[in-house]
Amino acid sequence: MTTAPSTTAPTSADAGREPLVRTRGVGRRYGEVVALDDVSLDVPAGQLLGLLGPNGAGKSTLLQLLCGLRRPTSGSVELFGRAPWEPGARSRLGTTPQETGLPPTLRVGEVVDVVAGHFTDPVPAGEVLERFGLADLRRRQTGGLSGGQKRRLAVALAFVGRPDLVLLDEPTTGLDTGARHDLWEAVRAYHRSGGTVVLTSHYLEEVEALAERVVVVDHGRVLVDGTLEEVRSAVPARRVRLRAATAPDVGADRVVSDGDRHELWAADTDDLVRRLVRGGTPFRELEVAPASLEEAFLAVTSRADAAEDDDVTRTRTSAATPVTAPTQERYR
Ligand SMILES: Nc1ncnc2c1ncn2[C@@H]1O[C@H](COP(=O)(O)OP(=O)(O)OP(=O)(O)O)[C@@H](O)[C@H]1O
Repeated sequence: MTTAPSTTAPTSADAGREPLVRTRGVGRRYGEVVALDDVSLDVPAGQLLGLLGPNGAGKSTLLQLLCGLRRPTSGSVELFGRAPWEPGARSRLGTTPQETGLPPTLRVGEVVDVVAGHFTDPVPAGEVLERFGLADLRRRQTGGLSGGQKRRLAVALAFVGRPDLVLLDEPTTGLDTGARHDLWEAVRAYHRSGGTVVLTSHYLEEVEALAERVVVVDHGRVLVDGTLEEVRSAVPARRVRLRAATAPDVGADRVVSDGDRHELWAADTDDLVRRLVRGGTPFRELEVAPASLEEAFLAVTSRADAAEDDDVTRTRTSAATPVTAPTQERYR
């Protein structure tokens, strides 16, 4: 599986104009649990958006609202400019929920045909199966597939109807490294052909590899909404790695040592390196690097937790202060 055939290109005449998804102040409660709280988000055509957040952050709930499986308890949700629970709004949508059940006695090819039967111009079954590395399994009953093969099929089904937008909830969970990379390539190919993607993931490297926009949610609220670079900059410090007999004392903000390996954190690493050289401490294997997405993610979500702990009287509706202001304007 390499590139998506041109037949996968979205047919939407309004691509690039209206957002395909729009939420305004959307909230969803399950009894006392506030799963989503005041989320406003636009997803324009052609964007590949990664939704990140710890367990229970509200990611799946958001996707369920977007595809009309659940209704919001406050605020509004639009899919292609309509209410997502209207069947017509979903004709240009493909989804893979976090958990999918496949009819165990149907063959892989039959499942694809059943899904294709719901669309006027589906991608031919052979093409979909080829793209997701399932061509050899076409005649296998789904009950006999491995967990990873089932997951690949579940994700493939989202693309059968030639959708303009796909919502993928943890698409690569349970896949081995090779299968994960193949699936990334299929998603990238769809995106290159003009498709719009919203995916959730616990794999930060997945979001780093795929997404052009990252939205971090926690406790049902958007904490950061921006490019990968903007999310990384939520951690202002940069890091210098080196090897030396002892950690050099050059006034770093934070030093993490493991044997002769040391990590020195500072806002101005150029200045830190100058001090290091002037200090004359012997060192080797010097590396300067920005914070990784993982470090930014942990910093942002733990800051939100600390904000909650600081104020026990605060209610969920005013929980986490965004670390950077949401930047929907940029994506209109
Ligand atoms: N049907 C439900 N009934 C009650 N509470 C629910 C229901 N669905 C979700 N929740 C709660 O809503 C919150 C958000 O859950 P959600 O599944 O949206 O999070 P998530 O970010 O997708 O988590 P994960 O990464 O673990 O899949 C959690 O506290 C969860 O327990």
